[in-house]
Amino acid sequence: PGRGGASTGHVPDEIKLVVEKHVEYIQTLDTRQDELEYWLTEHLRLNGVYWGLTALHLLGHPEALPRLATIDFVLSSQHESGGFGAAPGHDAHMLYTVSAVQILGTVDALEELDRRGKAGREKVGQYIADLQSQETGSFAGDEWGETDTRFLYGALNALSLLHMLHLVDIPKAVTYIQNCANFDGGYGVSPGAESHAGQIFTCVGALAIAGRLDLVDRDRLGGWLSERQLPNGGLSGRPEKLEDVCYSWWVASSLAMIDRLHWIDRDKLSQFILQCQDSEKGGIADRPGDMVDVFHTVFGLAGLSLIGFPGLVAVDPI
Ligand SMILES: COc1ccc(S(=O)(=O)N2Cc3cc(C#N)ccc3N(Cc3cncn3C)C[C@H]2Cc2ccccc2)cc1
Ligand SMILES: [Zn+2]
Repeated sequence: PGRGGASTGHVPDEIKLVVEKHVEYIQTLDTRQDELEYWLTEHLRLNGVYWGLTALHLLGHPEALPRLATIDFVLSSQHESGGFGAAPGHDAHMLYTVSAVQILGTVDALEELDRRGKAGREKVGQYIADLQSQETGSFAGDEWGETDTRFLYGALNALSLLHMLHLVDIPKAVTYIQNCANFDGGYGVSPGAESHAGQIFTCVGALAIAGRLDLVDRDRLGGWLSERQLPNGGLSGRPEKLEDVCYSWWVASSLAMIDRLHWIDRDKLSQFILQCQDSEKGGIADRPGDMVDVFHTVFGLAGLSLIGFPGLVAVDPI
């Protein structure tokens, strides 16, 4: 597709990715203990560390976070059960256990669990496996039993990083995902729920890890996902919803997993994401002009990396 203004030949001046500013933004996140926001987000601290660390790796600056302090923080959030809480003293939950495994895997420190964790790798795998429901095949977030395909995907992601997928019933999990499939080719949070890009990512990612992408109707799902792109180049999560940078990842990675990424306009998507970055202080927001945060920064960068934006480290769509 043309780069706009074809008639006058005027190419809008390209917005640059301010790599160094994004690195600084991530590095200062942990130092803002004087701000109320820092404490209000303690309940997702371990997720935040994963998002920040991944953003730095995508930017080609893995050394920008102190490796040993990061490992120590992760280990300090572990319980004897093998599970991890969002921060020291918080209850263990699937979401933070997955982030802990992803962080330790990213910095090649999974064996630290066996050396000085409150529980070794085997016990972490068992904590995750014990959250699978025997009758439905889906996964709960913790002992209180709430299920969500986010937990199913996270379980398969973390267990594959631990090489422990044999601990769970994969066929039963696949059957659960199939029960969440809708006639539009998408997937919802539970059987009968409407298709949503975030849930589609979790279901397609889980099927990919299970080696069962043959169950996906690629053209029908690819059609639904490509319709998420709006005139401004951004992607939305559902029909009639507004564009949001984090959907750059949920939609684009799902398209990449089913080999339909070329069904969206990647130039327009990258321009949209660049319009959402704060070029003074660094960071990326959900929409142009909004407050930046670490979540939209990592998923904006991951989306750019996926569509081949120059200068970013490659990312695995799964
Ligand atoms: C600022 O209010 C919030 C609201 C919710 C949450 S959350 O439940 O922890 N979570 C993660 C999240 C983190 C940040 C950051 N930093 C910002 C938002 C955001 N959302 C909310 C959001 C993003 N796009 C639009 N919306 C409304 C997703 C949500 C759920 C989610 C978690 C993990 C993976 C995927 C999705 C955190 C902050
Ligand atoms: Zn968002």
